[in-house]
Amino acid sequence: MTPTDGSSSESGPDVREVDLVVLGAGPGGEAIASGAAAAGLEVVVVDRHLVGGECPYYGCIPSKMMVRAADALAEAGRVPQLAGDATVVPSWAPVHARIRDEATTDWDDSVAVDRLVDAGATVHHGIGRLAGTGRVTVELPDGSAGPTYEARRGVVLNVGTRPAAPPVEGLADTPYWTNREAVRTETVPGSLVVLGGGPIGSEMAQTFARFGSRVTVVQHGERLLGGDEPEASAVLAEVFAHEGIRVMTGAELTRASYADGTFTLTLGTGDELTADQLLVAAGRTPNLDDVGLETVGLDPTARTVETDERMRAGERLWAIGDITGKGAYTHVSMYQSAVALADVTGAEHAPARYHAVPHTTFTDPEVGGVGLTEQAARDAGLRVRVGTTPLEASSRGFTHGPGARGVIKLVEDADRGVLVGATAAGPAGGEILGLLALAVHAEVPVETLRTMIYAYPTFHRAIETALGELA
Ligand SMILES: Cc1cc2nc3c(=O)[nH]c(=O)nc-3n(C[C@H](O)[C@H](O)[C@H](O)COP(=O)(O)OP(=O)(O)OC[C@H]3O[C@@H](n4cnc5c(N)ncnc54)[C@H](O)[C@@H]3O)c2cc1C
Ligand SMILES: NC(=O)c1ccc[n+]([C@@H]2O[C@H](COP(=O)([O-])OP(=O)(O)OC[C@H]3O[C@@H](n4cnc5c(N)ncnc54)[C@H](O)[C@@H]3O)[C@@H](O)[C@H]2O)c1
Repeated sequence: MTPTDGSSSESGPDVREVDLVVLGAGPGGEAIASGAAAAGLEVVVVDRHLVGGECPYYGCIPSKMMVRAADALAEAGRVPQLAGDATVVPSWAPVHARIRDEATTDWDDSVAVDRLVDAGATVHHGIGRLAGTGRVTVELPDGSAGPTYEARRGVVLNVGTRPAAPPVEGLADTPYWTNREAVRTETVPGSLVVLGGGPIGSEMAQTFARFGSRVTVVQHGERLLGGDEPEASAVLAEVFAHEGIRVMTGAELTRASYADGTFTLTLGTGDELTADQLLVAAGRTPNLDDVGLETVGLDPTARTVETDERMRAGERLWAIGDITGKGAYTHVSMYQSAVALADVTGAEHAPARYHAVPHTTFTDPEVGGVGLTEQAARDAGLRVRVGTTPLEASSRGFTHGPGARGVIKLVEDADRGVLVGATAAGPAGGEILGLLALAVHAEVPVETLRTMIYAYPTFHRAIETALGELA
């Protein structure tokens, strides 16, 4: 099928039959669309914004370019302790240029669209909505009705999330940033308040602080990275304090206003903060409220769409990505995409399992985690043993010197003798995590992990020490 912008004709709605409609094209949606088209199916993709979704344009990729630059500055700052003198004058210009030119082609998805078209798919920019089983309507960018599709095999829902706007008085009237504005900025604010100390807030707070911004994190919860192990949060809080980032925990923003280039932010305690910019990173809202879920018997007010182990969410309906609530990560979206593609095309595939979902927050130290935290394992009723060791106490940590803070924590199901969760916080924590993710995924017996030889002096060798601490 050739690309088309389609429209209703005067003789009535333009209804077209195809094999598969991918509604929302995040990373997983893009992948399943090209996979299904390569398998010979007639595929239509509908995306209201940029094909590829949040990750390449506003999420993972631009934010990791920012982190990379900030880490380079931090490493330069460690030279005096390690290797003499280094003078660095931070400049945001190369960061912005890499994001604009290399990562996002100035927030233009033509390359992604062309890739899909070359694979044989039809792509619409527009709002897609379910209109009953296997049926999708398209509203074109100018507000006119596009074609309606009847999908013989069905519909893949991959509509993702948008930044949540917390109900703070006055906030909507201020020019606050979300991740979308933060990755597009051409300048670094002199001072920045970050609302939210989750992965987005933590990565961005440290990045802008390393580029010279005076940063305050206002965090509702009791600690940074509340979904991770408390030991990892503690390490990060120490590093943030050392780098001059103020972290206010248990703090609630109640009022926001903006005048003459300054944000004034009132906290529940009555305390007032002022800053040049406010970045709201307080979670995500699923794009499920305007996608016609009610037409297929699903709840449009739900935060997630329930799926089975084949990613089926209903009759001729699959759901993948953040909306499934199995981990808002690109790798989960891609994993689910492969499972759903196999189901759509009738190929063999192992059913989806989530016992070993890994994640890494790319702060410095990186915080990697897989499977259950100690608390989650206890809440699940497991008999738990944990082993913990500081990374800087390892031989590699000692030789590394500045910037070696970190922790390895292992969570064992003592009855089965396997790891059900693990954390690797430290330099390259996300890379150390690889070994642990394999152990949790493959349920490698702890006794087998103890017989392994761990290269000396690597960071991952600290896993052996943590195994020795399991108690
Ligand atoms: C700042 C930031 C950093 C991140 N860093 C990482 C990271 O390092 N590693 C990682 O694994 N994950 C990271 N993530 C998360 C990652 O971006 C998401 O998990 C990933 O994009 C997968 O999301 P998704 O496929 O569910 O949908 P999304 O990427 O949100 O894509 C959904 C698509 O659906 C479209 N859409 C929505 N509604 C409609 C509709 N009605 N009709 C048509 N189209 C519609 C949207 O325009 C969008 O293109 C980060 C996220 C953010 C915000
Ligand atoms: N490296 C990565 O893999 C990566 C990076 C960024 C984002 N992500 C994904 O994107 C998701 C969204 O990230 P996020 O950081 O926005 O969400 P989050 O839900 O993980 O964290 C939001 C934080 O904001 C706090 N918060 C919420 N409302 C608040 C308020 N009114 N005042 C103060 N604090 C408030 C919460 O306590 C929480 O700690 C993550 O869960 C993750 O799955 C992944």
